[in-house]
Amino acid sequence: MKIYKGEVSTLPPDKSISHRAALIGAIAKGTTEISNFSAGFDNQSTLGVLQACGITVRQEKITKDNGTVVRNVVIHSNGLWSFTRPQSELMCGNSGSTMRMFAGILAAQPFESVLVGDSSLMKRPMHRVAEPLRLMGAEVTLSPKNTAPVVIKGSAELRPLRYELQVPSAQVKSLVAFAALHADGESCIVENLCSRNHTEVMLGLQVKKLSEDKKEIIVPGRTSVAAKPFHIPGDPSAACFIIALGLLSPGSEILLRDVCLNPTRTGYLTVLDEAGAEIQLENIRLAGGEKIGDILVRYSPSMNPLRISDPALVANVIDEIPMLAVLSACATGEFELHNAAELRGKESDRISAVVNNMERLGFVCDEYADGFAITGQSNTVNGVVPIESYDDHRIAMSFAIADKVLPAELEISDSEVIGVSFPKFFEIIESLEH
Ligand SMILES: O=C(O)C1=C[C@@H](OP(=O)(O)O)[C@@H](O)[C@H](O)C1
Ligand SMILES: C=C(OP(=O)(O)O)C(=O)O
Repeated sequence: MKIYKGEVSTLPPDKSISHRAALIGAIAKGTTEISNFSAGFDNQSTLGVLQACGITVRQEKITKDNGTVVRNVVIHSNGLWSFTRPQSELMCGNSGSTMRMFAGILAAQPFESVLVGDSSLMKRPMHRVAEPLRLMGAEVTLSPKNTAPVVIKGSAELRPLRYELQVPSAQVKSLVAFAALHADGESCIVENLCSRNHTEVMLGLQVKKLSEDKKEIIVPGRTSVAAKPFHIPGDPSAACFIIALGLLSPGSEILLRDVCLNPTRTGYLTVLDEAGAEIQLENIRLAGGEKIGDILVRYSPSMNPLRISDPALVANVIDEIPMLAVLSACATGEFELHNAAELRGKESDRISAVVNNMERLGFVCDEYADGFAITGQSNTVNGVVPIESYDDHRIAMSFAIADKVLPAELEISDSEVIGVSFPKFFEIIESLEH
């Protein structure tokens, strides 16, 4: 087994913040400069859809002194209602965030638009998008299975609303906020379980905390958004894969620089810390309203199995669950998850995707409607094991890490899908190999 040592200062820029910076740039009056924008396919889909809606977007690649290439994006807009009628269907690729968050802005435009995606995105739940937008006065049509194409006949006269989120989804919260910014009066979004809060932070929305988890987010209607610069920090959800590699590989020590440490994203660090992982946060600071810092991770041979069932925690770690499951099983043979039915509506059904692949590797799994348990390994599998990525970047990356630490050689199908969120995944791992 290899040792992984060194520093990573080129994590992908955060996917969630990149999407939002681009969308906010498109509704803000003036010029929005975004430094360190993500090259991931999903974020590039967002820029493509903006251009198809008539927004001026310029993207530049800058080579830094140390040879690393970063992308800066400049967006010009006249503020709310700057979108123009698209000439064709809007292709969102693999990106649920793109489809759902654009729906909020398109609902306020006085024309019809159609959002489509790749075969995975066309299967994902979209009723959650249609419901609040219909309540505000937009006409939204879905397929009979409540999936895309999402056909939106927007209205420039959207009504404000008080909307209680039915699922803890930051995408739905954001699309309602984007639509509500165009509405004729103040709206209120009620969230019972906290999801990532970048939209609130980046738009400077007022948030009233009603209890530990419950919050009201106030969105003023028809208020001009001022253009401001954004710098995108490293993606904690991408960092999770490199952290898992460091925790599982004897002798390893990795320092990840400039990672977003927003507490609505870092539940997985707390869970790992409680399980005995050696992880230290350093150089913590605030930048652009977001907490950022460096993460130092060391090989941790005596971790306890991870058990995740608190719905508030599930919402916080939703994108890290495939990696946490594989990490826990590789370290201890065990893992347990409940209250996570949302995982079935991601780029793949992430519950059955993890279970099916873990079973191929000889692990004993129990699958439930809202989770699964891994209870041990019946036999140590050697040789080549075919692993199905289900065209899902997080499944492909989770098992690519397992490939580095298990005795078997894992052959992962369609691993190029990793480019959705982490184009330099293999390059970074190679740079750490000793
Ligand atoms: O708002 C966002 O940036 C995201 C929200 C989450 O989705 P849901 O809103 O469907 O929970 C997450 O899974 C996705 O990767 C990114
Ligand atoms: C669920 C994800 O993204 P999206 O919903 O934007 O496709 C993800 O990146 O894990």
